[in-house]
Order: sequence, then C-alpha cells, then structure tokens
Amino acid sequence: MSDATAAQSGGENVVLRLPSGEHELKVVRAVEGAPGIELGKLLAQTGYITYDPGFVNTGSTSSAITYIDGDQGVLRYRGYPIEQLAQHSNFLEVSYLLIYGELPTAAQLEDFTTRINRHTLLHEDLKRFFDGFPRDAHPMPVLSSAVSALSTFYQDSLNPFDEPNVELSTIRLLAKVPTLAAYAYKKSIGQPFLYPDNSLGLVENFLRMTFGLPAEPYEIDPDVAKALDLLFILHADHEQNCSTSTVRLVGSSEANLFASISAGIMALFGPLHGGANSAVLEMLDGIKADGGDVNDFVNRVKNREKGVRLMGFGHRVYKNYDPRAKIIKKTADEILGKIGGGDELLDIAKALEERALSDDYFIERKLYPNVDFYTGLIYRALGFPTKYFTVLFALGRLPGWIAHWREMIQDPQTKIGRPRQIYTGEKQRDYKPVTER
Ligand SMILES: CC(=O)SCCNC(=O)CCNC(=O)[C@H](O)C(C)(C)COP(=O)(O)OP(=O)(O)OC[C@H]1O[C@@H](n2cnc3c(N)ncnc32)[C@H](O)[C@@H]1OP(=O)(O)O
Ligand SMILES: O=C([O-])CC(=O)C(=O)O
Repeated sequence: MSDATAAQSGGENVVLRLPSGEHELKVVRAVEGAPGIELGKLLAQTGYITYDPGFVNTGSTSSAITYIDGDQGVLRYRGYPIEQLAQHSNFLEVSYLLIYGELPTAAQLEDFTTRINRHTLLHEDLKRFFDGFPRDAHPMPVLSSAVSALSTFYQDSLNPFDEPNVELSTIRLLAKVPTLAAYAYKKSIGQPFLYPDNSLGLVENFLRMTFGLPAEPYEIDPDVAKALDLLFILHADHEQNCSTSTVRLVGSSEANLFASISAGIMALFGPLHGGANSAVLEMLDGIKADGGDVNDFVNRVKNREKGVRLMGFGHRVYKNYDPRAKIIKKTADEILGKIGGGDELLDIAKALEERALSDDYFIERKLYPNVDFYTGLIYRALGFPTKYFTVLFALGRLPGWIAHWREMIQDPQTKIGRPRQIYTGEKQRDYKPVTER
C-alpha cells in the first residue's frame, strides 16, 4: 500500500485480483489527498473500460488548487476557507492566489495590478469584431468568440510550453476579458465603447466601461463594486466542474490558453452549469407572473413536468448546503438593502428554498441551493439584464480556468484527454447499394 493510500482513514480494504497479481488497497471516497490514484492506475493497466457517464467517480487529474468536501459543505482555495477569503480578501488577490499558489505580498500585488492595467485596452481591429454580431446576440457566444479571437491577435500565445508567453497570455486574459465583457454589453444596447480607465481597480473599471457614457462622468458606487468583487471571489474556482474540465480537456491537446478558455466559456453557458443563474431569475419571474405560488411550482418539479427543474438547486458534489450560497444568501439582504432591489423576487426565492428544504423529494436527494440560486437577484439589482448574468460568472471563474490550464500544462502526468466508450451499435454488416435497401 502506498503512503498516500495508507494515510487515509475511514476507507475499506479491498483486494483486487488482476493479471498483474493481487493488490490490497484501502479505498476511500476521494475527498482528500490521493486515495484513488493507485486504484485508477491499476485498473488502467487491465485495459478494462469503466462505465461512468458524467464522470461521477472518475478523477481525471490530481490538483492542488481547490478542495471541496461536498458532504460537509467545505470549500477552500489553496487551503484558505472561502468564508475567510470572502470576508477579508479581494478578487485580484484571490486571482493571484489561485494562479500562483500563494497570497501575494504587497509588492507582488502591486506588480500584478500594474501588469494587468497595462493590458486592458483592446486592439482597435478586435473592437470591430463586435460589429459582425447581431445586436440581440447572446453575450456568452460573443465573449467566447472574442476570447478565441485573441489567438489571432497574439500569435506569441500559440506555444503552450513557452512560459514567458503563457505568463503574458495570463495577464492579457485577466486584463482584456472584462473589457470584452463590457463591450459585449455595450454592443447589445447600442452604446459606444468606452476606453478603460486604468486609474481604477479591475471591478470599478469594468463597471464604468459597462454602465458609463463617454461624455458623462461615471460615479462608482462602492457598495456595488464591493458586491461584485465578492461575487467574483465566490465564483473564482470550483475544481473539476464542467467548464474547468473543458478547459483542461481542450488544453490537454496542447491548444493554447485562449482557445481552451474560449471553450470553457461555452461549457459554462449551459443552464445546468453557469447558465443556471439566468435560468433561476427566469424561474422566479415565471412564479411571480403565475401568482407567486411556490407550492404549485414545487409540485410541478416533483411531478417531473417536462423541462421543469428547481433551477439553482442540486449539485454533483455538494450533498449539503453550498457554502457559497450560504454566504450569498446571508449578504443578499444586506446588499439589496444598500443598493436597492430587495423586491418580491427575493421573498419568492426564500419561500421556494424553505418549501423545498422541508420536502422529502429534496431531502432524500440531498438537494440544496447552489451558488446560482441567489446571485441573479443581486446581479439584477446591480443593473445587469438576465441574459448577461453568466458573463459575470465567467469573469469570476477566469482565474480558476487559468490556474487549472497552467497546472495541467506543467503536470508531467498530463495526457491527452480521451475517454473510451461502451459500444452498443451493430456488430458488423455488409454494405448494400441504395436500390436494395
Ligand atoms: C455553478 C453550477 O454549475 S452549480 C449547478 C447549477 N445548475 C442548476 O442549478 C440546475 C439544476 N440542477 C441540476 O440540474 C442538477 O442538480 C445538477 C446538474 C447541478 C447536478 O446533476 P447530477 O449530479 O447529475 O444529479 P442528477 O441529475 O443525477 O440528480 C439526482 C436526482 O436529483 C434530482 N434533481 C437534481 N437536481 C434537481 C433539481 N434542481 N430539481 C429537481 N430535481 C433535481 C434528479 O431528478 C435525480 O432524481 P432521480 O434520481 O429520482 O432521477
Ligand atoms: O462544481 C460544479 O460542478 C459546478 C459549480 O458549482 C461551479 O462550477 O461553481
């Protein structure tokens, strides 16, 4: 038994009889350390294909970035509890932590900030890119396309093993994605783009480029900036979620950082992942329009009416309250109280949660609110349209995607991602000409 395996407690000993001999292993749930690695390696040698749709039990990598204990509702970035980071840190500092592994010193943070500020501008030709999209285009595919286009403007990014250029691409992404996101919004409302103002912080600059007008001074509301910064921290990483796994999978073919993150943005778009934040608000709007009866809605969910799920509820890993949702719920009242928008929808959301958490359907399945349940209410109060919410998630998740791509490219264990399948089609048949079919 390896030290890593032996060090785990609470597991069970299993004996595997494989062509390579008998192997006694302690098998534990993969919440900490490397308990599944030995087992996975042994099974891989046998050539047996394990059937695991959705990768429920498959550890696709080892990682030192984010730790989740889904049963206990624990989330830590590089070992720091999310609650502490939410209370004391800020988004730039957390981005540094995720990407470089340590909290920055004052000098490191200043250097990081200066380098990001130097790259917030977009190439004028890249700005024209937005003209090609319809005005009512969804901002997520617009953002993904624009990030993909960065590879064409910065061809020094193409070699994933060129460390100085990976570092430059990292800074370019952190600097330019907020500008791209703001321009996607401006395009959708037909207003002119604003150049970044690098005397401002990252979040403040983004707010000004999004809501400011060229001829008018834009006054930044510190409560709004603080609320958005907090939400970005809470979204910054979440281990091998669908979009991060996509970033790693695309990157495992040695595609560059921009291409991999462009793909991650599209994985985030779906309503079962990041798109749930928009879907929750649409659900709450729908309940309100139907008279506000949460019982009726919950019954429709339980009756499995086609296409009706309790959006913002349930999670692959959390079988307890999502700690991010706990923080957001706690601060939603405070934030909405300060910036306005504590409307009927918040009451409906709370009633819906209370109703669901006392219902056997949700209790038996361990379904709790996830990070997306309360965020939309805050985004709306900050002035963002529903369609734009997932772009805000993408802005928050960006440092996590970058950190995972960099960890993946440096890991000597990385192999091209290539799952197998269980073939269920025809065994073999002979071709017939079209006249005989
Ligand atoms: C940032 C994020 O990505 S967080 C997730 C955001 N997504 C959402 O909020 C969408 C709503 N939630 C869901 O669709 C799911 O809970 C997911 C996608 C998050 C997780 O899916 P999985 O881990 O594959 O769980 P799965 O779909 O197998 O659900 C297990 C059981 O709970 C039920 N269930 C899960 N989530 C919900 C829900 N939100 N509403 C109603 N029933 C649900 C399933 O129908 C299933 O029941 P069954 O075993 O009787 O068929
Ligand atoms: O971890 C997941 O599967 C989804 C999630 O909560 C996230 O990406 O933040």
